[in-house]
Amino acid sequence: MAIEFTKYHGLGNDFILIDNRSSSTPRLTPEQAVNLCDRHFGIGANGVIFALPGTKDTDYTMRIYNSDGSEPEMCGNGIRCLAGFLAELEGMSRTQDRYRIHTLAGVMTPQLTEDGQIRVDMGLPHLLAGEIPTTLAAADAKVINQPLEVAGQSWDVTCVSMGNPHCITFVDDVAAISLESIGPQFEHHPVFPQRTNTEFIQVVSRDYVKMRVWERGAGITLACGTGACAALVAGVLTEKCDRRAIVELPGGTLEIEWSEIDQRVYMTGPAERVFTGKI
Ligand SMILES: N[C@@H](CCC[C@H](N)C(=O)O)C(=O)O
Repeated sequence: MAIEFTKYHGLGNDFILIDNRSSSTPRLTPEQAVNLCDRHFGIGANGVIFALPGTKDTDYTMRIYNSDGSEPEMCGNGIRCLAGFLAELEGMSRTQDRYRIHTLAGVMTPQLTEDGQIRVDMGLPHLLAGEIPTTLAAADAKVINQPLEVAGQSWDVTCVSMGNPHCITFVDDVAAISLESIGPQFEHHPVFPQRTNTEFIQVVSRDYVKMRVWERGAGITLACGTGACAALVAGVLTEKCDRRAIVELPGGTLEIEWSEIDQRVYMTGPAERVFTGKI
């Protein structure tokens, strides 16, 4: 059976989008997703995203498989790509359209803006160790600047969940971090029972930071939307950042705000269609 797909990227974080509106079950298995994400033998992507029918008063449901076949709760760059894909499927002009998307991390609301960007209400960050989850502190305590031993070195880490787990470390120079070797050791550290995404942050000023990321289930990526949101929250918790900042990633920049008014996190950035095809 032929399945049509569209390739999108958000700052180089790239996804295969599948129109799954006729069924509540993803049209591909995790194993098939792994094969399609392979950059040599498949299409090549950081993940596969399915646009499924909405549930519980939402317009659509988003499901996603990482390139290793695992299923994360949420994906920030992915939900912007999904919003662009849905606007395309519905034949709408890409301005002011807002979608309520059901995800495993709750309801998220991307909105297409007049300048072609997509602003997403990413919901509330979760800060308690039990919610992240991590055993680095008691379940009802926050993990802010806690020492964690990785690769024979002690790192001061701050943990934030944006529906999916993030472990953030502030460093003097992100370029000096050996992500390939250290990333997997954070991801699989026993203090993270559901593994973790890992972000290294260099604070340039209170409203501008540089970030590199090792993603759970995908490895090094050019950008991570939930990671950028978690990094800004960690920057505020550690008093290094203002509530609104630009996060510079290898693939480009995102604008992130942790609202003082409703305590929700808002992410603004692009989503670009690359090509379409048939599997
Ligand atoms: N790249 C994404 C995050 C995708 C999920 C992540 N790898 C996980 O397993 O939690 C983003 O832009 O947020």
